[in-house]
Amino acid sequence: MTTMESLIGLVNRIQRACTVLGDYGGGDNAFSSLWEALPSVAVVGGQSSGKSSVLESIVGRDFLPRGSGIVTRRPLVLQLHKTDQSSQEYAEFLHLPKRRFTDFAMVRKEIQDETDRMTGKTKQISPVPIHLSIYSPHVVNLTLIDLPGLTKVAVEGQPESIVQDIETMVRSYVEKPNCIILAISPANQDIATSDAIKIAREVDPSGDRTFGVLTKLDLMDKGTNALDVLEGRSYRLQQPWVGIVNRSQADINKNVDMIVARRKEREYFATSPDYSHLASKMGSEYLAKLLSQHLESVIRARIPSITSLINKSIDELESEMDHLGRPIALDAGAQLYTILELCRAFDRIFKEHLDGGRPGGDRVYGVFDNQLPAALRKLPFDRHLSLQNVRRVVSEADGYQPHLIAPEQGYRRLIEGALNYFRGPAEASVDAVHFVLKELVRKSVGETQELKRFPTLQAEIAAAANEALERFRDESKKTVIRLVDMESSYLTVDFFRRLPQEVDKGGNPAAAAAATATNTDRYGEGHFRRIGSNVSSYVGMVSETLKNTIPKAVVYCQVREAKQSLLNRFYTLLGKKEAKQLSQLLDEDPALMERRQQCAKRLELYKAARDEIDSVSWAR
Ligand SMILES: Nc1nc2c(ncn2[C@@H]2O[C@H](COP(=O)(O)OP(=O)(O)OP(=O)(O)O)[C@@H](O)[C@H]2O)c(=O)[nH]1
Repeated sequence: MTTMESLIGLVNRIQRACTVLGDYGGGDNAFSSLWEALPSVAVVGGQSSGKSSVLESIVGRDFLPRGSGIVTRRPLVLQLHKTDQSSQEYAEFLHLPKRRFTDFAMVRKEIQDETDRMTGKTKQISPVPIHLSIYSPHVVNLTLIDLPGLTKVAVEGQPESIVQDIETMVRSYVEKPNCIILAISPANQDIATSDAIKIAREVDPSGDRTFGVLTKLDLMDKGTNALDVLEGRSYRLQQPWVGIVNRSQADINKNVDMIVARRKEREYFATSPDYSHLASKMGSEYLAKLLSQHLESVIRARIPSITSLINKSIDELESEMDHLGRPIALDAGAQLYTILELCRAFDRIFKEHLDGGRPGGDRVYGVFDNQLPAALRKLPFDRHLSLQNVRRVVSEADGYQPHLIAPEQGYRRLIEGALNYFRGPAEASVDAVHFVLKELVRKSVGETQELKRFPTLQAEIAAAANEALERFRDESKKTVIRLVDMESSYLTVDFFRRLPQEVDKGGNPAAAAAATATNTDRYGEGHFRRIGSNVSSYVGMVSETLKNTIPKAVVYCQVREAKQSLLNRFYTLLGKKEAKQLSQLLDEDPALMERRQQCAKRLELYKAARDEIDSVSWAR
C-alpha cells in the first residue's frame, strides 16, 4: 500500500543521492538532471518577509540562522521525516552523515559554518545546497528548499551583482516545472509589491504550482484585514492562500517556545473576528499538511515519467559505458589478461578480414590471379631469345669449338638467363601480399573498438604485427627465390628428350624431311631460331609451374603465418613484462577516464534511484 510517507520518503532519498553525486538544480551538469525531474517545494520571498519563520513553524523548531542582512546564502534542502510518537527528535546533515544533532542551536551553527565553508566568510552566495534532514514525530513528510531572500539593494560588503545573483539562483529553482513555489508575502505590505508574487507570476503565470502564504497578519493596521488576498480576490491562484501568524521579534527575544507559538497561532485564527470563518484553513500546521498532500499527489503523478527517465538514462549510460570500456583492474595478472583479451579482439578482426566476413582478404587472391600472371607475361623473353642473342649466347658458350650436335652449354646458359627473370615477379608477389596484409593490420587496429581507449597498446600491437609481417616477408622471399633457383638447378630432362630428334623416330615423312633440313641448316639462322623456340617453350612451361607454386609459397610463408602467429612474439614479450610496464600499455586517454568516472557515478545514482522506486510497492 502506498503511503504518503513512502512516496515523499522516496523522493527525499533520491534527492539525497542526487546531491551526493553532484546533481542538483542550478548545478552545471552535462547530463540530464534527475533532480530536475523530482518534485520539490521552494520557499521564496523578499528579505524579512518571514520565510525562516514559516519554515521553523512548519518544523516546530528554532534551527535557522538569524541575523541582519543576507543570512541564507546557500539553498537549504530541508527534508522532514515523520517518526513514531515516542521517538526522539533529531537532525542530520548529509555532509556529516554519522552525527545526530539533538540540540537545534547546534543545527543552526552548523548551517552557518557549512555556508561559510563553501562561500568563505564573505557575503557571497553559492548554488550548492546544504541537505538537512529532521526526524520528528511533530512534522509531516515534506521536502522544502529554503532559498536566499530576494533583495533590492546590495548592502555593505556585497558585490553589486548580488541582487541579480540571488534572483538568478532563485529563478533556477522555481522555473523548473516540477517545483512547487511557496511564495511568502508579508500582510503588512501591499501584495502588488511582493517579490515572491512577482517572480512566481513570471515562472508560473497560471498559478498552478504556486502556494501563496501571507505572513504577519497580526501586524496589519487596526481596522484593515487581508481577506481580499486570502480569499483570492487580490491575486488569484489555483491553490488556496494560507494566512500565517509567526512569532514576533519580541516573542523570539523572549524565547517563546514553538509549540506555544503554534497554539497562539491557532487561538489567533479561532478568535479573530476577521478570519475565524477561515480558521480551519489557516496557520502553519494547516499549511504543512496542505503542502504535504499536494506534494504527494504531484509525486504520484510524476512517478511513471520519473521511472521512464531513470530507465532510459540507465540504458544510455550502460551503452556509453560499454562503448567507453569498463575500468581496468590494478593487479598485473588482471592487466595481462585484459591485454591478451584486447590482442585477441584485434586478431579476431584481422582473421575475419583474411577469411572473409570483412573485406580485404580477396586482394591477396587478386595478386595471384592478376598481378603475378601479368608480370610473368611482361617478362622480356622476346629480347632474351631473339635470334641475335641466341646466336651470341650459344657461340660464347661453344668457345673455339662449335657444338657438334646440340649446343648443350648454350641451352643451359639461355635457360638460366631466362629463369633469372622470374625472380622479379616472384619478389613482387611477396611484396604485394605484404602490403595487403599490412593494410589489413591497419584496418583491423582501427576497427577494434576495445583498443580505442588504449592508444599506447594500440600502437604497440600495430608495431608488433607489422614487425611480424616483415619477418614473414623475408622468409617468403627466400622461399620464392629458392623456387626459382630450383628451376635453374635441375632442368626437366623429359622436355628435351621429346624435342624434334625424337619426332623423327615416328616415321613421319614431313618430320623426317624437316630433320634433314635441320642437318643442312645446322648452323644457319633456322637452327638458332629453333633453339630460341625450344628454350621459349621450356621457359613457358616453367612459368606455368611458378604461376602455381609462387602463390603456394606466399600463402604458406605469409598469409598462413599471419593467421596463425601474427602476435606470437608479442605474447612472449608480454609474459616477461613487469606490472609497471603492463600498466603503461594500458595507459588511457585522461579525458576518457574522466568521462567514464562521470558515467559510472551517474549510473550508480540512477540505479540507486531505480532500487528506491522498486522498493516501494505502489498502489495502483
Ligand atoms: N509579528 C509577527 N512577526 C513576524 C511574523 N513573521 C515574521 N515575523 C518577524 O519578522 C522578522 C523577519 O522574519 P524572518 O522569518 O527572519 O524572515 P525571513 O524572510 O526569513 O528573513 P531573511 O532570512 O532575513 O530573508 C522576524 O523578526 C520575525 O519575528 C508574523 O507573522 N508576525
